[in-house]
Amino acid sequence: MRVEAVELHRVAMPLVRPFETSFGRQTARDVLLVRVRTTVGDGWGECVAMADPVYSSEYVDGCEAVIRHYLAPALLAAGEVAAEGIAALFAFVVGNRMAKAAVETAVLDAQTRAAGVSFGEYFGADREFVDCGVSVGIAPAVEELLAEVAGYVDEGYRRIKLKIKPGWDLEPVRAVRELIGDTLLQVDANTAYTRADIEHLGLLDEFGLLLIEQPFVEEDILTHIALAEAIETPVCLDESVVSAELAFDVIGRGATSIVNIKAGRVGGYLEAARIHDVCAELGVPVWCGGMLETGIGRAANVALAAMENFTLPGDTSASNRYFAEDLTEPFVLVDGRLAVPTGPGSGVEVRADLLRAWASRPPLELT
Ligand SMILES: CC(=O)N[C@@H](Cc1ccc2ccccc2c1)C(=O)O
Ligand SMILES: [Mg+2]
Repeated sequence: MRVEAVELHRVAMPLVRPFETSFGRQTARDVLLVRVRTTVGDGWGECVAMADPVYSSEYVDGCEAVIRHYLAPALLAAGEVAAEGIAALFAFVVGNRMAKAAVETAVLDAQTRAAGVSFGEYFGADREFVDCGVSVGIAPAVEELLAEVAGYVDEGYRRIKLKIKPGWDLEPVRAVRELIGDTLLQVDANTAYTRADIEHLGLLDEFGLLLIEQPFVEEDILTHIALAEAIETPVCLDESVVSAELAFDVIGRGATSIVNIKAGRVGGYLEAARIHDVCAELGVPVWCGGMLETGIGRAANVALAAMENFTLPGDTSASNRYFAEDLTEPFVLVDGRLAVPTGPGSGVEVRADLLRAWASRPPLELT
């Protein structure tokens, strides 16, 4: 197929409640969506980058610039393309994986829709429903945290993940563990700790956590190795794992024994599937991370999370965890699970009325 146009859409979506992490407090998503118009039909991809470069070095305005000035021109000039060749086509651009992922996903969506193949079929899903966990932000006080967690447990979430940072860790984790009994529980520090905190983090061992996610900065593999050797709780990496190559490296060096896979962080769903395969080979369980995606990205994540080695509940929460109304039909939690879409491509349709109503500026059409 040939790509005849690339459209960049920006949508402002308020969050149903503030989401606070060690790197800041979010109250809305500034979402960049990519639509490719091809000779076989349209396809959509969602860019997971945040408004500011505080989770990783990418941010939404930067991603839009990279797509506009580098990726879209390369795609439009390429003639015949296939999703499997997009990573190579974009290799001349270093990094910028979230920008690349959004465009590759749009091409994959157009290609699989035209072929009548769902993402789940394309990835080799082995189930029709995926177990869902939920990520809970830092709260003003433990009481508010417990009320939010109780609500998620009532909704049926199969795993609770708490954001932690220095000064907000042992006390909230202890309180939540007491509240939820033996419901699965894990924590995510988003790089907020340092080597000096290793002994302190060892105190989390008493709470029987599934894992501790990315306690140190992305590049500091040695300290993750030191922590893994010092504590019982398994170490899980998120920000550090940006490719299958790196997954292989950090696992081999003992820095992580569980991996959070996010297609946007690693350059797309094809690389995400390769990381799944590397981890399966090495006997390392994986789970699907989240970047507060709309239903467009959520649909693709749920299909990815249905691959065999995704054996832990992911952050593929229901649409209403983040949005009062979603850009697609909402993903609704049933018995702690989300259904894997079965339609061609991502299996979801973008609601054109809301796309127009929530647009923060007119779409940019590149031809
Ligand atoms: C569900 C979850 O915890 N996600 C990220 C952190 C995160 C937090 C806030 C975000 C706001 C806008 C876009 C992406 C974001 C990602 C994580 O696992 O580390
Ligand atoms: Mg994380």
